[in-house]
Amino acid sequence: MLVTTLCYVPSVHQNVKLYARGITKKFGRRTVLDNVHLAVHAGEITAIVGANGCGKSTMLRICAGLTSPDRGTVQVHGTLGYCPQDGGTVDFLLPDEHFTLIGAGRGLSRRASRAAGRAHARALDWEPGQVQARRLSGGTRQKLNLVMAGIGEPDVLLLDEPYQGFDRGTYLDFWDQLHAWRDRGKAIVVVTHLLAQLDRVDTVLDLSRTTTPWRTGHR
Ligand SMILES: Nc1ncnc2c1ncn2[C@@H]1O[C@H](COP(=O)(O)OP(=O)(O)OP(=O)(O)O)[C@@H](O)[C@H]1O
Repeated sequence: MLVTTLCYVPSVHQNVKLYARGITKKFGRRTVLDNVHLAVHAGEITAIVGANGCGKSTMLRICAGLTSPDRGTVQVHGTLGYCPQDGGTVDFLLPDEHFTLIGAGRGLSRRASRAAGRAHARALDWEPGQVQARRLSGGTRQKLNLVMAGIGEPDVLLLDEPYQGFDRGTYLDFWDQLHAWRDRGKAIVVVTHLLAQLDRVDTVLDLSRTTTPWRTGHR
């Protein structure tokens, strides 16, 4: 999990919180992303979909500032929370200590960080206890990752298949949480393989087929 503020820019269009333009990325001789565009507004959920290896995680990492594109620019208007596909937790820290660590980066007190983390955890039907991250189940570790991404109410949330290992109930809680964030004006990008869920999002970027998002007509 990473929480960072990339750059503050004048918004390119009204309410655009994340604007990635002309993103091109090669690994060796292979072009993984070729002139990809993505604009996500406040109060909008975009799904990035596509076949294994088509560049979904790479696109998200570029948007998070963790990988440099060969060409193109990313503008983030506000603060950003990132939930990686895996990793992101610290083995010997308790959930509360993770919340405090992330909260400190957001300027929150220890108490406020813990309260925010616990409130997000409850929304996923999870009561964090005094258990080190290495002892949590895979699904619970992923809950911890997701909770950390939301601490401090970032304006932009980048979520890379964040529901892996969730049971059905938590999976439904996860979508409720996403919609609650959307209703609070957050711009959300979620990488997903579950095409059946696309009616829950506003725009879709299918990296197997196109370099620009299309609108689902959901709203
Ligand atoms: N750091 C790297 N060095 C070399 N190749 C990389 C690197 N990161 C990713 N790749 C390659 O780039 C391609 C896209 O990887 P990426 O993880 O973005 O795909 P993805 O669409 O998220 O895949 P999946 O659906 O399996 O999660 C893959 O072929 C991968 O092997």
